[in-house]
Amino acid sequence: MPPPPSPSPARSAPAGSQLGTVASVLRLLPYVRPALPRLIAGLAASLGASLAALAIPRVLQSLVEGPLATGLSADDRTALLWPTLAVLGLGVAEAGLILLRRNLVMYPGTRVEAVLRTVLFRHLLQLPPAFHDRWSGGQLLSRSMADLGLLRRWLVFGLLQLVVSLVTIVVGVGILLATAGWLGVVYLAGAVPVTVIAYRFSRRYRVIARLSQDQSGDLANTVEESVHGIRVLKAFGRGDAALESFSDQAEELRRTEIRKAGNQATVTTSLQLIPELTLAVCLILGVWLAADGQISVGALVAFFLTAAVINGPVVDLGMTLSMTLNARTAVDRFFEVVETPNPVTDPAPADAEALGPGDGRLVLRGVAFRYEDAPEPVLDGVDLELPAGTTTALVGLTGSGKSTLAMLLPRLADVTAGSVEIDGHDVRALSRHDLRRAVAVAFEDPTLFSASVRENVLLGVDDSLPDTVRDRLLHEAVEVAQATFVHDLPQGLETRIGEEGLSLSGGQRQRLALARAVAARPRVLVLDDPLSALDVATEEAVTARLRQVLAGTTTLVIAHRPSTVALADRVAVLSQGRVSAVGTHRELLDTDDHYRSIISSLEQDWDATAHDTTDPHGARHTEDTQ
Ligand SMILES: Nc1ncnc2c1ncn2[C@@H]1O[C@H](COP(=O)(O)OP(=O)(O)OP(=O)(O)O)[C@@H](O)[C@H]1O
Repeated sequence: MPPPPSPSPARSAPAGSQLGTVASVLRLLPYVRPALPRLIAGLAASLGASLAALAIPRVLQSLVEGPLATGLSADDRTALLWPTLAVLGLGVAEAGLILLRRNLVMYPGTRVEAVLRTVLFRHLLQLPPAFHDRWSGGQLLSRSMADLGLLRRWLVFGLLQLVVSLVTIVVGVGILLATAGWLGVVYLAGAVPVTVIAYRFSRRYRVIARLSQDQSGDLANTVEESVHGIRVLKAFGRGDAALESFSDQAEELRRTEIRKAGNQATVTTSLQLIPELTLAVCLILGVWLAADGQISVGALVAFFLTAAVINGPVVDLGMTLSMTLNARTAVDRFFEVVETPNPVTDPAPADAEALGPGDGRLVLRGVAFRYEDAPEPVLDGVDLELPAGTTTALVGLTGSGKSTLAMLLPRLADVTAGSVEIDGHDVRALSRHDLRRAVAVAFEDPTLFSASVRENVLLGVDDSLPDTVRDRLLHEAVEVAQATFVHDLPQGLETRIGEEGLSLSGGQRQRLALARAVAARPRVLVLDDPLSALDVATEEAVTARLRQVLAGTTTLVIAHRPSTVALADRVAVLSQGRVSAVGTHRELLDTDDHYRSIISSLEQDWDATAHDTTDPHGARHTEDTQ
């Protein structure tokens, strides 16, 4: 029974960074720098608001020690006016500064989030397919959406709140010490358990925060995989199993969230309780000191009012700390992707060779390739020359490394030994831009984008070409790929073809992907079995037109059908990581046992499927197209 989609540990995130929270978060500085002036202004506004709150008790102290202590005559109430106005003014200032802070930080917060998202996406686009084979889509999605949203909220609120809380506590405790001496020291003693609790909480919460964010990513992945594979799930009646698996994962995440909330509640309660207990001790001591005349009543009132102001930030520490730890996890998860080195890079500008005019001669010399983590190389000493303008079919048993070899030509991965040369240039000495203009690939699994037919087909065509030229390339490519069905779509070439082109049949998608490769007018065309969903007649028609239109284009066709092989000028046999024979189809049939056995197994495979019906556009019906 096929297992339902589930999180794959092999593709989930590596362990979090070993950096401390501050060092980890500081890595954001280059991205946050442009927003710093406004963030700092927002911080200043927050601090101003907090200081205004701390100043109110001092005004009340002067009131208690002044007019209230000396007594007020019935008609001499003006002494109350100034303190009242001062308290009112400070209150208004506090509210105004909080509003100002909101306005100041809103813009830079969203800006930083957008920049980080773009940086992440740009890096994802640059990383080679091998990276995307290892990482699940859900993990990348949750890192670029949920994590970065979390970071924005922390930047505009959590970070400022944390700094303001710490400053308020430090300044407030300073005022307490200055106002009430020993009483302040007693209050300060409460900082010891607060620090211990905050430290222990940080260590525990960091682990849970990481777990929760990783589990969210896995859950997103399950949704993505299930939606993507909805046809298979339905066809195999695995909907209920998928739901069960999803529910289990959702339940696991729920339990983690409860642990998170539980930890947060414990720390918040402790942080609430400790200052209250400390204040109770201070009250007993304060009353005794006041009765003994060692402290004025005004100072005692100011002490408790100030302590009340400090208590808020102390209690908030639980919330701001957890926000900070969530943000730190988000930063770690962001950098795990962004700091993944890209092994396929451009040469230094000074060393880059220009791909001048050429006819597309392709040479592979001693090419070896081993997948990361694979014990053995897939290719090990491939020597092959594709003369300019010829069509070579590459055949080999399944898993012999044909697609892997095709991937090396446009540098979707780099050889681990040997070299691939186009017109005398090692592909690694060319800029990837030049190389990918010269080499176009049509894959067996055709990926289309949710865009119009026109946009999909012209994907590899230079945007700067005049519209008339682009139009000509488009129409020609559609005709060569026998994709004229597009003219019957509701809006013809302007029809949006939906997510991944799933509204089209497999054969239709393949022909559009082929049209895309043809329209790019490459020097070297790699066809990784892109006609597998076509019937033989359509395949022949496509290949015949390809020969006319792409005369002079060097073509490598990965062939899984005898009919494809027969259309090529030459055939190369891939076996045990090497090219074991090269010749015409006829020559190899006569001389090469291995080739004969491959062709015979291809014929058997083909016979087994040849009785499938075809749709009017030549798409072979498969389970997915029904
Ligand atoms: N991303 C990957 N990581 C590790 N191993 C891989 C990866 N992709 C392919 N392989 C392995 O490399 C070998 C060659 O695969 P490849 O897809 O190149 O074969 P192929 O000849 O094109 O097969 P087929 O004819 O079935 O399409 C296989 O053993 C495969 O399991």
